Amino acid sequence: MESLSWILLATSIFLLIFKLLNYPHGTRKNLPPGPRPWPLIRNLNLIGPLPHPSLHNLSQTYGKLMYLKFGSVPVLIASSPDMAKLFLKTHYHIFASRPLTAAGKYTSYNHQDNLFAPYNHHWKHGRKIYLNEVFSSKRVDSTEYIRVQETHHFLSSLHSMSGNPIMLKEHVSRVILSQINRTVLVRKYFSQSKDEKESLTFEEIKEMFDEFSVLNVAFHLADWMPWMGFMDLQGYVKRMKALSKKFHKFYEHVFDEHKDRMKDEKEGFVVRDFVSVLLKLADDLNLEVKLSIDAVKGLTQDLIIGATDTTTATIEWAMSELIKQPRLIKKAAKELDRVIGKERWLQETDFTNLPFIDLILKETMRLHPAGVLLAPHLALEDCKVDTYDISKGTIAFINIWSIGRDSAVWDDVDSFRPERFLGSDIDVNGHHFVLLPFSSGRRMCPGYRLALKMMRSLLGNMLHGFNWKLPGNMRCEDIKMEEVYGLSAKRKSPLVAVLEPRLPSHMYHQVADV
Ligand code: HEM
Repeated sequence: MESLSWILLATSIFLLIFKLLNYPHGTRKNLPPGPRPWPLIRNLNLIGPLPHPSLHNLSQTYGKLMYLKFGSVPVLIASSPDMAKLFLKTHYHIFASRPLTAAGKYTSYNHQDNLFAPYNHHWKHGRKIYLNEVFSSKRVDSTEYIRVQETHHFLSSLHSMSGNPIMLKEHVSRVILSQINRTVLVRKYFSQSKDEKESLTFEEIKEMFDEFSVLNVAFHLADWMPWMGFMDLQGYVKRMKALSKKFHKFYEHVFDEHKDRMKDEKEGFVVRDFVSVLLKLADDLNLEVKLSIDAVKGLTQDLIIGATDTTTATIEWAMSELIKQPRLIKKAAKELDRVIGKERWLQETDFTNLPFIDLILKETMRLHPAGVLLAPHLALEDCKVDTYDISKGTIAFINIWSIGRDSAVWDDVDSFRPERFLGSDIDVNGHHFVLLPFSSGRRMCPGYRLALKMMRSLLGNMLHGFNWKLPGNMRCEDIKMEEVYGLSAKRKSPLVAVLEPRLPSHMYHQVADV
C-alpha cells in the first residue's frame, strides 16, 4: 500500500512538471495552432535536416500560421502570402529585429553586421550606408565594367571546356566571387593558379564561405536552450571561433592594403570599391554614429557572403530546371538570337528586351528560393497578429519555399513553367507577397537589384553562348533535385553539363581581351 502511494505521488509530480513545462500553450493566451510540445526540447524533434519541407508538412495540418516552441523560444511559422504580409508589412515595425545567436556573436563581429544585427541604431546606420552609398544606382552602375569583364572571362573559359562535362557550380561561384570581390574589395584577393601569390586560394576562401553558411543556419541547441550554452555539446562555438579568426586575418590584410593606398595617394585617392566607401566613413569624425572597424568588417562580410552563395545557388537551380526541359533552352535562345544576334554578347541595357530570361529567374526563385525561411524576424513587443496574442521575443519565420508551393496561389505547383508569369505583374521587388525571394519591408535584401543584374547577365549569356546538354547517356529523369540546407538552399548533387558553342568562334576569343 505504501509503495502504491509513492507511485501515485511520483506520477502526480511528473504530470505537474509536464503541465508546467507545457504552459502557456493554449491556456491563457490565444495562440495560433501548433503541434503539442515535448518537455525541454519542445517541438525541435519535428525539424528534419531540411527544416522548410518539415515545416511545410506541419502547416498542412496546423494551418498557415503555426505556433511552435524550439526549446524555450516561441516560434511562429507563416506559410501563406497573407500571413507573410502580416509580419513584413502590417506589423513590420514590431518584427524588425533579429535574435542574438552564437553565430551572430562569433562570426559576425558581435552582431555588428547588418544581416544578423538586432533592430538598433547600429543596424539603422548600416542600412542607411548600404542604401545611400553602396547600392545607389550611381555606385552600382559604376561597377558594371567589372561584371562585363568577369562575365566575358567566364564565357571564354567555358568555351575552352566545351565538349567536356563540367561541374557548373564551381565555375559560377568563381565568376561571382570574382565580380563581388572586385566590386566590394577592389580586387579578387584569391589566387587563380599556383604561380599567383595571394594569401588565400579560391578553394580556401570557398571553404570559409561554406563553413559560414553551415554554422549560421545550424540548429545550435544553445540558441534555443540558453542554459546549455556553457557546454558547446555540438562543437559549433569552437568552429565559429576558428572561422572568425580566418575572416579576421583576411579583412585585416584587405584593410591594411586599402589604408596604405589611401595614405600614398592622399587627395588623389579615388573611391573605386565598397570597402573604400566604408573605410572613408569610419575615418569621418563628423558622422552622427561612429562606424567602428569591426562594423566595417561586419558590413563588408554581409556583402561578399550575402551575394555569393545566393546567386550561385539560384543560377545552378535555373540551369538544372532548364536542362530538364530542352524546349525552354530553345525558347530562350530564340529570344536571344532575335534581340542580340550572333555577333555580340548580352549587356545590362538589353534586359528590358529579354522578358523570357526574367520569367525563368522568377520561376526559379518561386520553386527554389535561396533563403527558404527568410532570416528570423524577432518581435520587439507584445502584439496581436490576426486574432492571436504574440509575446515579445517570439521569432517569426516566413516559409517562402512553402508559399511557392501554395496551391491556393499557383497552378500545377511542382512544374517548372516560366510562362506562368506571362502577362502577370508579379515581381520580386517586395510588393507581391506570393513571391518573396528577397523578402519585403524594412529588412528586405538591400542587394537585390545588384543580384538581379548579376544573374540576368550571367544566365542570359550562358544561354546565348552555349547549348546545354547532359553528359553521356544521362537522361533528364536522372537529374536529382534534392536539396541541402544552408544560408542558401542548394542542390545536393551538383549539376554536371556539357556545352556546345552557339556563336562564331571569334566571339569567344575576342571576349578574353575585354
Ligand atoms: C539571389 C540573390 C539573393 C537572394 C535570394 C537574397 C535574399 C535575401 C534575404 C531573403 C534576406 C533576408 C530578408 C529578411 O530578413 O526578411 C537578405 C538580406 C540581406 N541581403 Fe540578400 N539576397 C541575394 C543577394 C544579395 C546580394 C547580391 C547582396 C549584396 C551584395 C545581399 C546583401 C544582403 C544583406 C546585407 C542583407 C541583410 C539585410 C538586413 O537584415 O537588414 N544579398 N537577402
